[in-house]
Amino acid sequence: MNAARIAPLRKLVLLGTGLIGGSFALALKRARLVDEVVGVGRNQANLDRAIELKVIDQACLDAAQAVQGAGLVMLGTPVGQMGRLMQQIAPHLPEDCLITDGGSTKQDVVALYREHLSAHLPRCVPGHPIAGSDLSGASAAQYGLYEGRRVVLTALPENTRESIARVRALWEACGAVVHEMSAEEHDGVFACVSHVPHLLAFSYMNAVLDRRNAERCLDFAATGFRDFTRIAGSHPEMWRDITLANREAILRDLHANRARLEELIALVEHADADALTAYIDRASKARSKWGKR
Ligand SMILES: NC(=O)C1=CN([C@@H]2O[C@H](COP(=O)(O)OP(=O)(O)OC[C@H]3O[C@@H](n4cnc5c(N)ncnc54)[C@H](O)[C@@H]3O)[C@@H](O)[C@H]2O)C=CC1
Ligand SMILES: O=C(O)C(=O)Cc1ccc(O)cc1
Repeated sequence: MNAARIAPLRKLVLLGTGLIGGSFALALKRARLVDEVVGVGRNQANLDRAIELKVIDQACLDAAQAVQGAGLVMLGTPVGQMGRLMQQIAPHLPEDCLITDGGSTKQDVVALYREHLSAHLPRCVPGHPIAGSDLSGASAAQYGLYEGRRVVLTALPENTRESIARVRALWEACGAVVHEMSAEEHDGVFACVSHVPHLLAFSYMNAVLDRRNAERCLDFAATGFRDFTRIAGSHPEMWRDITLANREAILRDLHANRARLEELIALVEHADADALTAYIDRASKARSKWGKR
């Protein structure tokens, strides 16, 4: 299915009108694949801004009311909010409505679909766009966010082929490249390349703040520090929820990282130049190679 062949959605409902949902809506509007976008939120000022920026056409504080007549519901809140929203909309969802989400963790969200939307499972297609930033809210939404970026779908065995094809086609119309994997594999991979790096950035930033001369250090910090800690500026609620949702995989990787850090401390303590070179060289070569991909 390509954009030219997908029927436009009569009504897209964003449960959570922020960076991820808002950018999805903007891209679908640009592709002329949606007639009306209704944004649900818990913060009127953010919804007002979303209307002003033409991210949404209508705002609504009541999820149950908003989903009436919807063709697609996109959950774009922190993952810790998704269960209660699913519960609220379940009795009001049109029978043919597709449901998807942009949550950064997938096993927990799959469990929530099963718990709250069991009657709708054929049309609940979990997703995760691998694109975003440390910015949040409707004013961070942008048309091209998903252009050339990956989206992972962790389809359910209950999904109809048509539902998967339709969600895939909508993401492709946003310019994304869609991959499918199991929710379990997804959570292991993203603990490694997203969740733990964010937590290490938070941790390092806190360690800097613990210093008596923190301000002085920050005054002299350069681009290496900027690159390394950019993601420490990310949204606290979102990252708390991701951490709690993917605790097991994250803990495994944090422990592995502690072992690596202890190894590094020992190399520094012993002033072991050859081993230090090998330690740095391995990482440096791998990072350079990855950067060229
Ligand atoms: N920020 C990023 O780079 C990425 C985020 N994600 C995931 O996408 C989801 C959304 O993240 P963002 O768009 O970045 O967050 P955001 O903070 O920009 O937007 C979330 C919106 O949901 C609203 N909200 C929260 N609880 C709500 C509730 N109970 N009812 C209605 N609205 C509610 C918030 O007020 C906010 O406007 C999260 O699950 C996150 O893990 C996925 C990929 C990238
Ligand atoms: O800010 C960045 O560079 C990110 O890594 C954005 C991001 C955050 C969470 C995700 O689940 C996916 C992408």
